[in-house]
Amino acid sequence: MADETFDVARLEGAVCAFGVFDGVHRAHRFLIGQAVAQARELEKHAVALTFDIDPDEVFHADRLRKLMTNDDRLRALADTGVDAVVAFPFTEAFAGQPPADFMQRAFGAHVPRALHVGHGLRFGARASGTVADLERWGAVHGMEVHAHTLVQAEGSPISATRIRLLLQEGKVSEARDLLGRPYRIVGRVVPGRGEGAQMGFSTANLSVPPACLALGEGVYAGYARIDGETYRAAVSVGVSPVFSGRTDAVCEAHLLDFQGTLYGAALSIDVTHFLRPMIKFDTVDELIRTVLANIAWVRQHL
Ligand SMILES: Cc1cc2nc3c(=O)[nH]c(=O)nc-3n(C[C@H](O)[C@H](O)[C@H](O)COP(=O)(O)O)c2cc1C
Ligand SMILES: Nc1ncnc2c1ncn2[C@@H]1O[C@H](COP(=O)(O)OP(=O)(O)OP(=O)(O)O)[C@@H](O)[C@H]1O
Repeated sequence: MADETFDVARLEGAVCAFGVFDGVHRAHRFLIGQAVAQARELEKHAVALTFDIDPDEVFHADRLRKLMTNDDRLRALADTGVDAVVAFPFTEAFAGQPPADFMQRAFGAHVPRALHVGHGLRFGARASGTVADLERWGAVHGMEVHAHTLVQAEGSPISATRIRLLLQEGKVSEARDLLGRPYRIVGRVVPGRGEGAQMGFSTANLSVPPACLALGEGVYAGYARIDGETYRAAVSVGVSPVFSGRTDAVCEAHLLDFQGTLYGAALSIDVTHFLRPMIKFDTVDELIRTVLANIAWVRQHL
C-alpha cells in the first residue's frame, strides 16, 4: 500500500498523475499506470496527485453526486501501484488562484520530474488553467508534462460525469464497464420503521450522504459486505413511495441468509443488476409479493 501521509515533499522529482479522480475509473487507472511505468523506468517515485476533497463539493454542492467518498477515493488511489498519494488541501483560496499562482504554489517548492494528465485538463480560477499553461511552467522549471489522449469506450471518452449519468439512469452494467468494477454503495445501518420483518423480508436501512449516492431510484441486486462476510442482496434505492411521509430511508437492503442485527455497522453493496423501477403499489400485499419475487430472483441468479 502506498504512503498516504500526503506529504507534499513527496512531489520532489516524482512522476505524478494529476487530477480529482472521482471513481478511480478505468481511464484514471490508465493515466496513473502511465505515470507508474515512467517512474519505474526512471527509478523515481510514482505519485497520485489530487485534492483532499472533490472540488465539486465547493463549487456544485447542490447537484453533487460523487462516485466515491473522499476517503474511499484516496484509499483507491493508494491501491493503484503508486508509491504515494499526495492530496492538496482544496480551498477556494488555493484552487481559485490564477493558473500561474496555482502552479507556483502547487509545484514550486517541490518540483515534480513529470506530470501526467489527460488532454483538456482544466485547473485554477474558473478552470482557466490549461495543459498549455502547465507545459509553459514545466519548460521553465524542469517539469515534463505528458498530456494523454483520452481513453474511450464506445466512441466517447470515459469520465466520472459519464458514469454518474449512467448510474442516475440505473444503467449499472454499462457503468461497471467504464468503472472496471461494480458501483459500490457505502453507508451505515440505521434503524428503519421495523415493518419489513412482518412483511417477510427484513431490511437494513442505509444512511448514505446524498452526495455519495450516484445511483438513481430503483430496485437492484448485488453483493453486500459486512464484517468481512459477503451476502447476496436485493436493494431499493429511493424513498419508498408506498410509505412516503413515514420514512426517509434512501437505501434499503435485504441480505439473503443473514441473521442478526446490523445497526451501526458499516455496510457496502456492490451493485450488479438493475431489476425494476420503484413502484407506488396500490396495496401492501402487492408490494410484498413483488419484493419477495425480487428476492427469489436474486437467490436464483447471483
Ligand atoms: C428489494 C426491495 C424492493 C422494494 N421495492 C419497493 C417499491 O417498489 N415500492 C415501495 O414503495 N417500496 C419498496 N421497497 C421498500 C419497502 O416498502 C420497505 O423496505 C418496507 O416498507 C420496510 O421498511 P422498514 O425497513 O423501514 O420497516 C422495497 C424494498 C426492498 C428491500
Ligand atoms: N478518458 C480519459 N483518458 C485519459 N485521462 C483522463 C480521462 N478522463 C480523465 N482523465 C484525466 O485523469 C485525471 C483526473 O481527471 P478528472 O478527475 O477530471 O476525471 P474525469 O473522469 O474527467 O472527471 P469529471 O467527469 O468529473 O470531469 C486528469 O488528468 C484528467 O485529464
